[in-house]
Amino acid sequence: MTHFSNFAGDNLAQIMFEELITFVQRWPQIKLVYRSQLQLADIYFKTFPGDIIPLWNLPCNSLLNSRHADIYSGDIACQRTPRILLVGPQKTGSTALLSFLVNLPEFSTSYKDPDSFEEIQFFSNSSGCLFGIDWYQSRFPLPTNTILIEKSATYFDHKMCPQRIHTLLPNSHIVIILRDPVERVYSWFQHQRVHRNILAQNYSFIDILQNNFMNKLTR
Ligand SMILES: Nc1ncnc2c1ncn2[C@@H]1O[C@H](COP(=O)(O)OS(=O)(=O)O)[C@@H](OP(=O)(O)O)[C@H]1O
Repeated sequence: MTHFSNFAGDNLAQIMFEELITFVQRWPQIKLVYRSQLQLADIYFKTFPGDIIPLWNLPCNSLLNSRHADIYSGDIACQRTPRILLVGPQKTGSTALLSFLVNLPEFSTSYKDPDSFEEIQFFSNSSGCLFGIDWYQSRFPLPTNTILIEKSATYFDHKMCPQRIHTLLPNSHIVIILRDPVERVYSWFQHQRVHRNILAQNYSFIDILQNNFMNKLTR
């Protein structure tokens, strides 16, 4: 409760604490102990390990209360987020589609990420999520009249992506490209060879298929 931002001065935290103190006063056998913030965090995340990776949201996403947007930091524009997500899957021509689109004046995309080649992969990378929303937004140019696109082909099959994307970018458009699965899987095999995957280097494509190694080529 205490780490929730008290959006729009709604007194919720204050009421909560008053009720809590009243409750404790009525039960004197309850032993009160002091724990520092770090100790509390430790207890909390041991109890709720699923909360370690934050689920990012933007106050401006709230349609219920426009005051949330009004009190949000002016340093970060809510519009500095993509409206279109090219989520892959990998080896379907997503790089080509992105380059076609950003050649048009209506679109722009994220800055190149030196750590992950050309993709941000924010939603499919738990440590990426820990960088935070400020980091994610800083990967995009400041809002202009262009429509922002992010392409991360790893979003397609990551189990947390739908929830993470829906929470942060509920109004975004998701683009999925389909390709003949056999051609795609061969392209993926070649991709893994280039990236020096040991199986892909030591076995032929046919061997990989016959020995059911394909799932070992995926990350
Ligand atoms: N216009 C168009 N139409 C159809 N296919 C195309 C097109 N442009 C690129 N490609 C082929 O797409 C493959 C690369 O896909 P991705 O860019 O999505 O790869 S990645 O996941 O981002 O690494 C890669 O496939 P392979 O050549 O079979 O490996 C590209 O040749």
